[in-house]
Amino acid sequence: MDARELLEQYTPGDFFFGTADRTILGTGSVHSFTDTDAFALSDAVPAALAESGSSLAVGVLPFDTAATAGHVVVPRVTRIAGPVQVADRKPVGAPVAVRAVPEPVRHVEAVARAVAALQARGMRKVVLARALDLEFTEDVPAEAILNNLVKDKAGGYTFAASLPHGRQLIGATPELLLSRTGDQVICHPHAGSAARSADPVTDRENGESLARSRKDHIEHGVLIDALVETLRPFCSSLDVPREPALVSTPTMWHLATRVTGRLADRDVTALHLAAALHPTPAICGSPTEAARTLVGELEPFDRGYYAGAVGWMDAAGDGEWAVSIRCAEVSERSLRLYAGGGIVPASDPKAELDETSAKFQTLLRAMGLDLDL
Ligand SMILES: C=C(O[C@H]1C=CC=C(C(=O)O)[C@@H]1O)C(=O)O
Repeated sequence: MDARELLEQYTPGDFFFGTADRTILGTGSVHSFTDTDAFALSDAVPAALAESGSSLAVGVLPFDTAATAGHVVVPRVTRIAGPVQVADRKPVGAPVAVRAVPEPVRHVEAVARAVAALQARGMRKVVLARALDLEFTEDVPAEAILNNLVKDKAGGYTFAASLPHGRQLIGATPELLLSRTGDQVICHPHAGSAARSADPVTDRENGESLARSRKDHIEHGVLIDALVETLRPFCSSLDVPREPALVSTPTMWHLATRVTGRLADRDVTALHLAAALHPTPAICGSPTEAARTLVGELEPFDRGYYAGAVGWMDAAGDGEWAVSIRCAEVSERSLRLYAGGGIVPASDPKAELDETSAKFQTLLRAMGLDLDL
């Protein structure tokens, strides 16, 4: 099966997951699980796969797994092909209304309050997000946006997943929460960011200054400490590079560390590991509970499935779960985009606003939009 055909056959309600290795299209559903206990979802999948004879279960975890249900489906038909590429962009109409939630100036204030709270509460990091609501006169063309994310090679993991109540989550994230292949586990946590630039000299400087930035290395270190602490009990060996690498998407530079390990117990599935690792300080903070509380105090919206996880698992327990960032929730004629950034005591509120504006570009480019944020 040609990977491009899978992309062309995607319609809202399907599950699409495109990576450097493979393209997955899941259509229909023979089993569907919705649960606020992510471990229970993981436990339900093997029996459902065995009963249906299907190859994969696919789905999404929300940011707040206790408040919003994770959603895992065994598709009626799952088709898998090699990596997908497309030659042409598809048109996406312009929105009739754009609203920032909160107003940019309020996000700057929230970041300043977050910095003060980190110090007052003895916390190391919190990730604060903001949203953009776009309204259209017709149904949002999810197929076209997905096509354009693939065309742009916008992130390593391009996805579209159906959510409860007929909504879709669409995006392209660079960040792998975890993959499991046999007893090998890979995580690719990202934290520390700078915007790309159309000017090659500025672009290189932006990357180089991120690679040298003390504040960004601290932000990254908090993430690696927490991830390794959670992962270590599951592994007989773990390889953690001492320094992060500078990586990029078409719109962002990041610091990222590729962590690899061997599972001590092969019965631990990919979705179980995803449930254990989520939420990492790439999207929540440290300590986790204090950060989740602070996010609830400072963000004027529910994150839904932004800053959760999206991916698949097979009957052997292998799978791949990406962090659901650089994404939007689509509902009929409206679309909500999200972007967040890690705040540490040394963060500058205005720079954090600019960072979220840069992160919105993944989706905005795919929609052909040049908005003044
Ligand atoms: C939370 C987001 O990005 C995370 C991933 C990479 C770099 C990040 C940062 O530098 O703040 C964030 O931790 C987002 O894109 O909404």
